[in-house]
Amino acid sequence: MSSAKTKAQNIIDQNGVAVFSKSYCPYCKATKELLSKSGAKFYALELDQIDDGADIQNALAEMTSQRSVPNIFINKEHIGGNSDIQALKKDDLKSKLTAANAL
Ligand SMILES: N[C@@H](CCC(=O)N[C@@H](CS)C(=O)NCC(=O)O)C(=O)O
Repeated sequence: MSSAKTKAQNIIDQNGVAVFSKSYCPYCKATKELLSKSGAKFYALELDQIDDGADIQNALAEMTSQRSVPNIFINKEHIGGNSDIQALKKDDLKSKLTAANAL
């Protein structure tokens, strides 16, 4: 496995909620606001602020067929992007967050 892939996978495995993000991205901001409003603990990695951000984004594209950010995982499950997490019913999001020990 490439080191970027290993790094991405470790972040997914070690965090109940992992958000691969970019600091200037409005969709990422909306996702982080939704999670914060839901009272969830989450780990956000700002790919534009780290040297290997582009490599990690490429690794995520290979792993999930999704290149855009935010790229969201809850309890190691790939949720998708901001539109996907916003589309979850409130109760569904809550049960995923509970199962991930994020609430
Ligand atoms: N439909 C996507 C839109 C996400 C999106 O367009 N993100 C932009 C950044 S704001 C992106 O990933 N652009 C390509 C890039 O940054 O490499 C979602 O809801 O997450």
